[in-house]
Order: sequence, then C-alpha cells, then structure tokens
Amino acid sequence: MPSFEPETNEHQELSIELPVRFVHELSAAVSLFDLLKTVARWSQSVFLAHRASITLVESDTHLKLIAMEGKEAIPMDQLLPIEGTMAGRVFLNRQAEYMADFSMTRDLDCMQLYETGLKCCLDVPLISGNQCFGTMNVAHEDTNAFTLRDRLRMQAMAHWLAACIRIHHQVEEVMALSETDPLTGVFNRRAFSSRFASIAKRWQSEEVSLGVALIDLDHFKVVNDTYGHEAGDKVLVQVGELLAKSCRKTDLIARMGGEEFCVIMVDVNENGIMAMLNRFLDTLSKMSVSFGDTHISVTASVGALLIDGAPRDLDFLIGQADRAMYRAKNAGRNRIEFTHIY
Ligand SMILES: Nc1nc2c(ncn2[C@@H]2O[C@H](COP(=O)(O)OP(=O)(O)OP(=O)(O)O)[C@@H](O)[C@H]2O)c(=O)[nH]1
Repeated sequence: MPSFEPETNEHQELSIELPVRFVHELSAAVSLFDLLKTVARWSQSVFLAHRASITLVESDTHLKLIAMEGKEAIPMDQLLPIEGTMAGRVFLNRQAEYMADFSMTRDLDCMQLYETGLKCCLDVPLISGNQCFGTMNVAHEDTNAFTLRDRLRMQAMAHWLAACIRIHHQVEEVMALSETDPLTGVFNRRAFSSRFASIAKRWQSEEVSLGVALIDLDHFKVVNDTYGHEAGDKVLVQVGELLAKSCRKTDLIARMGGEEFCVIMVDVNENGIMAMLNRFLDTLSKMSVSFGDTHISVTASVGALLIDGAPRDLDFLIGQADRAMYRAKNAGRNRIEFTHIY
C-alpha cells in the first residue's frame, strides 16, 4: 500500500478551493445527516471521484455507511467491520491511507469496490480533539488517481467535518439532559409537553385512540418522614424503572413532579391500558426497596383515560386524569379509576 510523504510546511500552505454552491448548500443543511450527504455529494466532484462516502462509528466492531454518492458499490444498510477493512484501519490508526491499485487488495471494503469497477481509493479519518468519529472515502475507476494534494485537502475537510460532528453530539447530549428527569431518567415535564405535541399530530391525522395514565404514589410523605429523603429518592428511581419495564417502547413516560408520573399510550384500547396498569400496580405492591437494613414498599393510585373521539389539548387530558386519580385516592388508594372519553 503506497503511503504519502509526511506533511511539510509547504503542504500546510496548500489552499482548498471549494465551489461557492457547495458552501451555500452546506449552510442550508439543517441536520447532521444533511451535512454529511452534502459533503459526500460535493467531495465526489471536488476530488473528481466516481464514488464518495462517509462512515461513522456504530459500535466497537463496526462502522456505518451514512452518506454515499456515485457508484453504490457497498449497500447503505451494510455495516462495515472495523477488522479487515481499509476504512476500519484508517479509523483505528487515525491515519489516512491510499490504496492506489485494488488488484492486490485483501481489504473487504476495497474488494467490494473493485468488484464494481473501482480501482483505487483514498480514506481519511474524521478526527476532532481526541476523538475519531469515522472516515471520509473517495474512490476512482482508474488506478493511482489521487495525489498527495488530494489527501491533504480531504484531510482538512475531514477535520472540519469532524468538528461539526463533535458539536452535533454535544448538542444532542445537552438536549437529552434538558429533557430528562435527573433522578429517575424518564422524561421531565417540559419534554413531556413537547413530545406530546408530536403525538397529537399523529393522533389528529391517523385518528388513533389515546391512553393517558396519571400515577401518584400513596402516602409518599410517610416514606420520606419515616426513612428519610434519600430512601424516598431510591423508591422513586425504582418506580421509574418498573414503569419503564411495564410500558411499551413507544409509550411516553414522564415524571410530572414529586411522586407523580404520567404515561401516554398511542393506539390502545381499554383492555390494553387496564392490563398494563394492573400488572404495574401488582408488581409495585410486591416490590421491596432495600435501604440500609430496611425494606420499603409502596403502592400507587392511578387515573386512567381512553380518548376515542376528537383530539383534546394536554391540559384537558391532565385535568381529567387528575380527577380520576383523586377518585382512586378517595376510594382507598392502590387502585385505578378509568374514564372513557368519546
Ligand atoms: N424523596 C423525595 N421526595 C419527594 C420528591 N418530590 C416530592 N417529594 C415528596 O413527596 C411527598 C408528597 O406528599 P403528599 O403530596 O402529601 O402526598 P402523599 O404523602 O403521597 O399522599 P397521597 O398522595 O395523598 O397518597 C412530600 O413529602 C414531598 O416532599 C423527591 O424528589 N424526592
């Protein structure tokens, strides 16, 4: 495999000329995916390549093809193993590689490119700070089609792209934190309202039924007063975990505040709602939270709704569920009060 000579000051002075339309399209990209697609598309023309692609790390063992332009030599849904591929090696070693002639290659990805008539490729790592996020790749139908200058230009683009990916990940982390209840890990009330807005759209357009359950722990003040606030926190964490286990993956679960949780279920019926909630209450009443030498048990009261008719706003639903939940409290707690709204 031919390697490039080391960078010199002269190389550092190299400039990259980018088509103005490329820069305009970059500024129009509204998501990371858009940005990667735009870069792949333009790198094909900037480097006069027959194929350009971008991979991002998917797991300890695989890269994922995220954007591709030109020859579809490797299917988009195929995960690339890090072991045994040139892209994987570039990712692991964090160093650009140039395969000038595929006829001798033993790398799985290069062999796949070779089968479709491509003869050489240039891969550079996407590095920002101390992290490598994946690789940028261009391939050509002629052997030895890329130059050192191409590598330096592509590496510079990859550094810039990696910085964008890094910032995107940081924004995602901050957003996840701002949406999560720090104690239990379920959504907080703010996230609940914004996620409900998108559920409401589906509710409106597909006319599916909606289930709501407001779950309030019983006599939780006694738990705090008897065992302390820390013990109460531990109970809340385990209730959140049990609720997440009891619900479907598609259900929206949030801690509304204090010892109150809410679940929104799309496309459900009365039997489904009641079966889930009964299972939850039953497991909860048998659950024992250990705290030091003590074991704490709690129960909950639930106000449940099924709405079959026209969509309603969130305040109305919470108000109705709250009323049903208080009926459950007044009727002796550890039970469900159900209301069907047509
Ligand atoms: N440990 C802990 N306690 C909390 C938290 N948020 C609210 N609480 C407590 O939850 C308790 C709620 O008490 P109440 O509103 O009187 O309700 P309750 O004792 O559960 O009684 P009922 O709802 O009528 O069954 C209060 O003692 C709050 O301090 C929290 O984050 N951690």
